[in-house]
Amino acid sequence: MGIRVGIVGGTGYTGVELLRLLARHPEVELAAITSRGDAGRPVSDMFPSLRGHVDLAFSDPAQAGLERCDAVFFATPNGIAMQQVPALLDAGVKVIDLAADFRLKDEASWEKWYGMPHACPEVLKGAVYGLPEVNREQVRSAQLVANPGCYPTAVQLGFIPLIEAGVVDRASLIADAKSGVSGAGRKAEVHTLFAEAGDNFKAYGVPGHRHLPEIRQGLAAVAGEEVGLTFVPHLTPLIRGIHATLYARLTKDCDLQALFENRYRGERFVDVLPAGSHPETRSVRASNNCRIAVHRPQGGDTVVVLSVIDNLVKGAAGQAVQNMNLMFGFAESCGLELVPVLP
Ligand SMILES: NC(=O)C1=CN([C@@H]2O[C@H](COP(=O)(O)OP(=O)(O)OC[C@H]3O[C@@H](n4cnc5c(N)ncnc54)[C@H](OP(=O)(O)O)[C@@H]3O)[C@@H](O)[C@H]2O)C=CC1
Ligand SMILES: CC(=O)N[C@@H](CCC(=O)OP(=O)(O)O)C(=O)O
Repeated sequence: MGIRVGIVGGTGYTGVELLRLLARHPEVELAAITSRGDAGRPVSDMFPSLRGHVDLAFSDPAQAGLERCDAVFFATPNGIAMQQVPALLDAGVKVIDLAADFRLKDEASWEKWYGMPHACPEVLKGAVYGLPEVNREQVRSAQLVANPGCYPTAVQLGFIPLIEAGVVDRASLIADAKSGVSGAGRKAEVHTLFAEAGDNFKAYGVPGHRHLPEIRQGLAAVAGEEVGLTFVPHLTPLIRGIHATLYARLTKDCDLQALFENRYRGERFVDVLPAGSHPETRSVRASNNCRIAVHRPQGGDTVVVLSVIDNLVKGAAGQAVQNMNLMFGFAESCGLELVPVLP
């Protein structure tokens, strides 16, 4: 018998990815998986990939008995978890929110970027931003973890060694990032239809994407001062994967390869590739890895960092399980020793 785990939003892409990971987790007993529209339907009926692994049916969120769980994951759209989390915290439940409800520390900023008032601003202060490579010790003792966004995970992991070492101009960072369509979720939206997104490539959110304040907040915490960032996301005809190409102006000469290798030595889920490498999204597909390469083209003063993750794993469900492992004192990689899928 492991810890009792509930998932709110089990019919979405991050929900089914959580199920894939937790079904094989030796310390977890799946207790409740919610859906409003499909309550009563066997999970494996909707997701045949889980036949023989998950034998529960979806339950209605109001009747799921979430307050009797040890841990609850919210894999719901932004603005849902904040309505239910205070009651779960009062009941002693540990919560990991895959949405953005608790990521931004500043209530006014959250309201500006997410376009709704925050339902429990008093809870924001106590939430820990769950990027274990930065906040591991705080995550261990947290009752509420805000799981980072997918782009913010790839971008922050790529910039952090440079920012921490103070070797780049922090006022002029550039992140050019591409995501597969599963990043937009499973709900029907025209721009993610096969005939719209297939054989097509486009930028979006250039005037300001809601991940901009999240990345700036995370990098500023590491830098100890505000950072200047231009962030341009793109939609690519991939199913899974984020590729972030990051640019920064070098202000101090240093061995960039050694800097990255030293920063991530011992980090199970961040792999610094040999000098001259070009990481591919398929090298992390279905795994919790972030693979990074650092370049200094032509020996000039521009550093280029390439960072790839699977948006549904290190960018969402895998990182959420990594955080759960830390919160409950399990081995950090428990249930996450996943070999990427090729081709
Ligand atoms: N996709 C990705 O790569 C990433 C997603 N995220 C974040 O994770 C969260 C989930 O994303 P994703 O799985 O893609 O989204 P989906 O749209 O695929 O799934 C959303 C889920 O939430 C449930 N849901 C919707 N409204 C409510 C509600 N009012 N109450 C309870 N449940 C509700 C839906 O189930 P039902 O309608 O059956 O109740 C569904 O299971 C989002 O906040 C997203 O921003 C974070 C990082 C990466
Ligand atoms: C390709 C695509 O549409 N990606 C989503 C971001 C992924 C995500 O879900 O981010 P949050 O967790 O912060 O909501 C977008 O740009 O809105």
